[in-house]
Amino acid sequence: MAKAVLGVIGGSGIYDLPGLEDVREEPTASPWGEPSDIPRRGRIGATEIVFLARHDRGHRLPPSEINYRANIDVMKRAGVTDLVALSACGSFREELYPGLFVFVDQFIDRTVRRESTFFGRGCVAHVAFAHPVGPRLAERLAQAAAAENIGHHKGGIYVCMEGPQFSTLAESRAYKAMGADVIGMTNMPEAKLAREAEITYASVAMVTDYDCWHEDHDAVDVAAVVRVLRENGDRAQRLVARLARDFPAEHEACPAGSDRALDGAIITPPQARDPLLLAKLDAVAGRVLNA
Ligand SMILES: CSC[C@H]1O[C@H](OP(=O)(O)O)[C@H](O)[C@@H]1O
Ligand SMILES: Nc1ncnc2[nH]cnc12
Repeated sequence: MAKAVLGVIGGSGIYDLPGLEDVREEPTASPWGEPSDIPRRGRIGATEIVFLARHDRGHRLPPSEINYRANIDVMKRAGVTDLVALSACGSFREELYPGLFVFVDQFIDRTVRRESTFFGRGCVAHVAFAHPVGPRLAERLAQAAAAENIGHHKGGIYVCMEGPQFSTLAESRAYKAMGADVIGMTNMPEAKLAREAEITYASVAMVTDYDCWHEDHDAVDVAAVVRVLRENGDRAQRLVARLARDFPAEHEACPAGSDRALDGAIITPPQARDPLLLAKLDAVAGRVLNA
């Protein structure tokens, strides 16, 4: 198995990882364009960590303008095997209160204008995605949260909306009726692309608000969201530090097959593949294309 490298994508309110030691910036070119920020490599204990600020350091990028492909590609080039996504979210359940961390295990993709695959004309691939989160990585997160006394909930459905506007009341009620537990704007296509790149993915959905379905709460207000986010930030940092301290040196095989997702997934036969696309796929699909 490969050496484990932990990737961390920081969402709203999380633009650096204060516990990271020996930090160095690693500008990385990607054939998929500009990543959100320069990846920062460091370590916590013996675990190597690569951190990327999803919205850039000054929160310059709205959810729809994040280059998710470049972000995942640079993580892959950095050797990341396991990726933790830190994300703010609204809640559809009374018991999932602001401040709680939800280790979601399912997604509903409601995004409409994002590039959501590395593959396409000249190299077609269909990866399995029934289980989008690495169960072992999610369990390690839950153990780290328990060890740090961080209120958390295991499992949940995250609906990803396009944004940047928050939901209407009708949409909020519809998502709740659909069975969604939390809502955000960024985990899709991030999780899909991580799967295509054979990186094990887990999301920490940090509840900041009750969206707008809840009769006792007003419409979502970004200032209030940011206040809760600041409080969540310290907990997120402790969570990652504990996860890293207890992380295995070697990547653990993913029971959901995320680290072998491309086995048998590429349908286009070698002679029909487009060399230009293959060149762009050198990092994400290198394991199978160079086999
Ligand atoms: C600042 S509230 C809305 C914003 O926050 C979340 O971002 P992230 O997932 O990167 O933490 C949400 O998805 C929206 O993009
Ligand atoms: N209610 C909400 N809807 C979508 N994204 C969010 N991020 C934080 N709160 C949110």
